[in-house]
Order: sequence, then structure tokens, then C-alpha cells
Amino acid sequence: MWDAMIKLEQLTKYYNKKSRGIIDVSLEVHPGEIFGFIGPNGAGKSTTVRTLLNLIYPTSGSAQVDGLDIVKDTIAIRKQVGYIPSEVNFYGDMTVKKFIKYASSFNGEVDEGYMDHLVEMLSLDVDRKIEDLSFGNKKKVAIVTALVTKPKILILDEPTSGLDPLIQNKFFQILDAEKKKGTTIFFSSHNLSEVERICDRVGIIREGKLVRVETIEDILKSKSKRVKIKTKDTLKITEQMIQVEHQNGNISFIFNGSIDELLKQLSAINIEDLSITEPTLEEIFMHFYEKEDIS
Ligand SMILES: Nc1ncnc2c1ncn2[C@@H]1O[C@H](COP(=O)(O)OP(=O)(O)OP(=O)(O)O)[C@@H](O)[C@H]1O
Repeated sequence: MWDAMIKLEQLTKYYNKKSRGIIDVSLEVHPGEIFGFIGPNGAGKSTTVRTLLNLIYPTSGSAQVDGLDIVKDTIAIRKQVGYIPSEVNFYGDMTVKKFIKYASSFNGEVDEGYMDHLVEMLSLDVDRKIEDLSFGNKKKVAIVTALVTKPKILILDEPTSGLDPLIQNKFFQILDAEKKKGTTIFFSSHNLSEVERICDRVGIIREGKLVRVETIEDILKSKSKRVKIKTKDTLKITEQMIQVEHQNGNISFIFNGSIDELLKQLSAINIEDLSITEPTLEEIFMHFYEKEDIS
């Protein structure tokens, strides 16, 4: 019995001497867990996923999926894993239905009832030709193909890119149901808000290196906000306010403290305009790096 469904040990991939993919990435995904893998463009998310599926060879290090070695046991792994690639380049004149059945048959037996359910949830027209579909519809095909054989592990590389918000919502409902069934899910994304919705833990990757692994609970506790204020009064700058910028009566900063305290402080001055928004991923990374420096 393996206690990690997915285990990476110092997994490293260089495309050539100069081009780094990922460096020394070690992490474990537990059975039944949804693990978010987030990072900006070029961080190494697709490299990690493609290495796990043996679409590219690791330069060094190792990894196991359900106790199977990613290099030696590729075929056995493919039967356990549903994979959604970030890019979907399907072509040909097969209908969607035929294509899903054909493509998923390599991974296992298709559950027709589940296929009908997924197709309906995602509003996918199964009688259309695969080559006539938009990118978003091809992405839906990739989702259904990955799920219809009911794999016990899902490896998803930016699965929501190209999906409209309504369909994204349906997709999260599908993943919620998968989680209830005990499926283990590795979910890569550059959007922290979306992984927050469903993930138990997140790993943050930047410039090929895993920067941190945190529970969503801890991220939410430590999460900063971007605040913009327009005022003619003087705002007292506290140590919870970082990256403070003043411009034409506007003050903007990242706030790392209790929102309640901030609102109390702001209510003491005359405010013409106020916005409190999610910081960008880069700003969150900076926050994490600051924590790194302290520890
Ligand atoms: N085929 C390749 N040859 C050379 N370098 C590559 C290749 N594929 C990726 N890289 C490099 O590896 C690094 C990681 O890229 P990767 O595609 O894994 O990032 P990512 O986090 O998935 O980004 P994105 O969100 O843009 O897809 C980048 O610096 C990229 O330039």
C-alpha cells in the first residue's frame, strides 16, 4: 500500500544545457487529494506534467504514480491516469462521440452512462466533426476523454483554459463529484483563485523550482490584498502595508493583515474611492518570498 499516489523525488528536466524545465522538484500527492500546482507562464507546470506521463524524459530524479515508475511503467500508469493536456490539437473527420471512444479506449473501458452524463453537463454536441470544433469545445472533448474510463488519478494541465465561466463551473462540479468518489487529482493552473475553489493543498512553482507547498487553509490565512485608495487626507502607513505607491492623490499597496483593522483605519479618514482586490500571482509570490526570507 502506497501512502502517496503521486511522488516526485528531485525530478529535474533540462531541455538542453541552457533551457531549464524543472529543477529538483520533490512533492507528494496523497490518495483522494486535489493538489493544485500553480505558477506563472514558463514556470515548469507543463514540463512536470509531461514528465510524469513520460511524454518527455527526466534529466535526473525520479517519480512514481500509484507506486509505478514514470519511466519504466508508462503503459501501466496510462491505464490508471486520466490526462488533460493544456494544448488540444485534435483534427480529423471523426465525430466527437467516435473520437472520445477511440481515444479513451487506450486507457480502459468506456463507461457509456458516465460519458452521456459528462457530455450533457458540458453541453457538448457529440455528432459534430472533431476538426470543426472551437478550442473550448476541443478542451471539453479532452475532459470527457480523460474521465470516461473512470481513472483513479487525474492529471490536469491548465484544464480550464479556453472554457467559458459557465462551463468552468460545471467542470468544477464534475471534479467535486470525482473527489467524493476518491479520485486523486493533480491540477496545474496559473490562477490561484481557481485552485482555491477545489484544492486541498497547492504547490507553488517558479522558475522551475518548487517554492512552497501549503494547505489552502494556510494560504487563505496569509493571503494579502491589493488596496487602492483615493484621498486628500494623510493615510498612516503601517508595517502591514507593503509596496506602497503614491500617485495623484491615489495610494496603492499590498495589505498583509486583518481587513477589519484596515477598514477601521480607513474609516478615520475621508475616502473618495476605494478598491480591495485579489493580488496578482506575482504579488502573492512576493509575499511568499518575504516569508521565505524570514524563515
Ligand atoms: N520543448 C522545449 N524546448 C526547450 N525549452 C522548453 C521546451 N518546453 C518548455 N521549455 C522551457 O521550460 C520552461 C518551463 O516551461 P513549461 O511549459 O513547463 O512552463 P509552464 O509553467 O507550463 O508555462 P505555461 O503556463 O506558459 O504553459 C520554460 O522556460 C520553457 O521555455
